[in-house]
Amino acid sequence: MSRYIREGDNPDLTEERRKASFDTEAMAELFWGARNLMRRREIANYVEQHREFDDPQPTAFMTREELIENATRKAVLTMEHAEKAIDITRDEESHYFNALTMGIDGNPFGLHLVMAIPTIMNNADEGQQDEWLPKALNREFIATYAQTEMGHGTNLKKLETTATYDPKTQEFILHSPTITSTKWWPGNLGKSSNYSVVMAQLYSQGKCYGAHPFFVQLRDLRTHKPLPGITVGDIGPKFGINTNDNGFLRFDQVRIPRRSMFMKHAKILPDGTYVPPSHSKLNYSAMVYVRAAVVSLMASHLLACSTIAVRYSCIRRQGEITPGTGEVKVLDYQTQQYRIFPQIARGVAFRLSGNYIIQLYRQTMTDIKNGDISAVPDLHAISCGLKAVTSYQGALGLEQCRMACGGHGYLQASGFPLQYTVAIGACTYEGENMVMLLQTARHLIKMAKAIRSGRPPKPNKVIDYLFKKGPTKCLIDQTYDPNYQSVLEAFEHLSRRVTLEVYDRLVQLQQQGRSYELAWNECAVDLCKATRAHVRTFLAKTFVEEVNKIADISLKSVFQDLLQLYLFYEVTECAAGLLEDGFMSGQQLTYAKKNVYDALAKIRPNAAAIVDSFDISDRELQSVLGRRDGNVYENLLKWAQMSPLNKHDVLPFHHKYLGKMMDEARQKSKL
Ligand SMILES: CC/C=C\C/C=C\C/C=C\C/C=C/C(=O)SCCNC(=O)CCNC(=O)[C@H](O)C(C)(C)COP(=O)(O)OP(=O)(O)OC[C@H]1O[C@@H](n2cnc3c(N)ncnc32)[C@H](O)[C@@H]1OP(=O)(O)O
Ligand SMILES: Cc1cc2nc3c(=O)[nH]c(=O)nc-3n(C[C@H](O)[C@H](O)[C@H](O)COP(=O)(O)OP(=O)(O)OC[C@H]3O[C@@H](n4cnc5c(N)ncnc54)[C@H](O)[C@@H]3O)c2cc1C
Repeated sequence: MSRYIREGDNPDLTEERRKASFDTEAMAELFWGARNLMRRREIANYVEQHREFDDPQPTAFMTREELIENATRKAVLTMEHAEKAIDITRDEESHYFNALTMGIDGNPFGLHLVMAIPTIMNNADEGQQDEWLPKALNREFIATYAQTEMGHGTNLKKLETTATYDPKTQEFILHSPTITSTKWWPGNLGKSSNYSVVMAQLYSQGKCYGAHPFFVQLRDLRTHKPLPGITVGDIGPKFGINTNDNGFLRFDQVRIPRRSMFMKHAKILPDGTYVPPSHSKLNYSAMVYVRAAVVSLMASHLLACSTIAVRYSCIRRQGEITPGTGEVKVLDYQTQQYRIFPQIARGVAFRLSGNYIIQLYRQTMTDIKNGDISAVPDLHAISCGLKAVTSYQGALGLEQCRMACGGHGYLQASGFPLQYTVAIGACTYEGENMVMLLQTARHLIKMAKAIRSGRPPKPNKVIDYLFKKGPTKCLIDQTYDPNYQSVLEAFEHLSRRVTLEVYDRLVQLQQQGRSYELAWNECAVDLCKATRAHVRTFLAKTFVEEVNKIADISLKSVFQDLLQLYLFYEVTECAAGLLEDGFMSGQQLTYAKKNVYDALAKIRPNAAAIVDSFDISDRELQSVLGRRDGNVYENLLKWAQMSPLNKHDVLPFHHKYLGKMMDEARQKSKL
């Protein structure tokens, strides 16, 4: 018996695990890194030994108030146990511990950890950091990030909350002048937080300097009641993430000290003089962080959902492929593989690019601290595009996994509704996806202008290919190409072509008399296509580079199968663009499709072991269908029996309505 194969497991799943061509534990080590994997195991054991982290009942059966109370209880426990369970200086340990103890549907510290603390670290000056950071880390207060208003989320220039400086008292006056200026959406704002980063239009000496961040106390530290002039509450139930008390907030002429303004980049001097920042968007760094983090987050969702779908498809038998030979595991159907395996491949691709972008974020923040802001536009451009593409493809992928599990996939017990409703939030939060695609497109259009004017910018790994002259015809079926150079060149070609074409059209529309902005809007759909093509190229290149680094032959071969699937699946997804200008032929598309089907067949026998190697525990999956032991049916029945509706054989109001109605109908028919 091993970690992966145990007595009492579903025999169909055991059979799958036995036929893997590689060592699952070695694959898990490669995937996570040996040290991280060891720490994951230790942390998971720690949590399993502390039953107080268990939910009293499945969260699907809880009311919203019960959900929030349960999450709050576990959040406090998590903080109490953190120093014993993990090395709190290591982000990956904190994220894993938090995911195990608190799940993914939100917790009172979510925004405190993800946005408020990063804002303090990157936007507070030294004195402010000395005052706020130790208290924030020590949980002496809980803060959130209040930027979006009822009337404006995307267009930050039009935020209405004002912070007017009064030099006489050296205070800012915070005010919400209209209904639409009400802060609306911030996570944990409704009930949990007592402080917030608040974005407000800064006014001094009669002039508006645009949106700036302030650190504001919202509630009394002892009574937790809102402070005078502050109205705050929960915005109500949402599509998902209902464990989070996303909130609203209004200010009625609330005075806060001058030093409440974050002053690392821009400043207000005591007399009201404004000192501008070195780059106007440095105050947006917390948003950039979450956009970068979303890439790995979407990887986690996809890998979790494909784990559920693969395991369930191994134990679910339905129908025969060859008549008379017995019902097959539904994973044997090619259509099932085509639905699920590309999600595994995309999950792996997102994980690899997610690691890259977080490192780029960290490096850029260090550079900014040292006075070098040169990487800020590049980081912004690629993080916006990656966030938009991965959250959208992730959402589609999760839905494929759900549908691949038939009727049971529609149950809350499957775990899909939780994963899906949490994941799709990322298509909207931290910048609506279309808006983010268009931000990346701004960068691409600058590159196109440089190409057309023959003046390439300084070398940059992410966009250099735009300046290269690639092959004029697709070569994907021409040569033995273990590094998939010709597929990458096809993606580069498409990206270069759509970027230059949309640039030329922008120029042409302006020559016809349109303003730049109107021309931009007329080209917006194609601008988004340019970004998608650029992000596809980036994801694919990162995947190829990372697979090339793997030394172990048997593990590398599994990654190569996933890479083959990923690349040729993407070729089929963007085939219209590759065929449009005659770069790729119909025959080459057929070749790409064949490669997809070949890859599905190669992945099939390894699928269960591949998802095992992602090391996602039952506690994280929260899925009866995706249980490690594969014992789905008996546990579905147990799960249903926990439904609060089943506390009574006869519902208390039955006789009041249905019973009475049927009694009366029977009486009438006797008459
Ligand atoms: C571990 C954690 C994992 C996951 C998270 C889990 C849970 C968290 C869940 C939810 C939290 C959600 C939080 C939020 O949603 S907070 C609110 C987020 N709001 C937004 O994202 C608003 C979107 N809008 C914007 O960002 C900007 O307004 C927009 C980019 C659309 C335009 O900006 P603005 O109007 O201010 O500027 P412009 O004048 O148009 O542009 C000038 C120039 O500046 C460039 N720019 C814009 N933003 C940035 C930036 N952040 N960094 C660098 N550069 C930036 C822009 O591209 C222009 O450049 P150029 O083309 O050179 O002129
Ligand atoms: C789950 C969740 C959590 C959130 N958490 C927080 C939080 O903690 N703190 C916080 O401050 N905010 C938070 N938000 C708010 C979130 O950041 C905004 O909702 C988001 O930025 C989108 O802005 P919006 O709602 O104004 O959308 P809108 O801008 O109104 O979007 C509506 C439509 O208009 C389109 N559109 C808008 N502008 C343009 C444009 N320039 N070009 C093309 N199309 C455009 C969009 O693409 C979209 O299709 C959260 C939101 C959600 C859903």
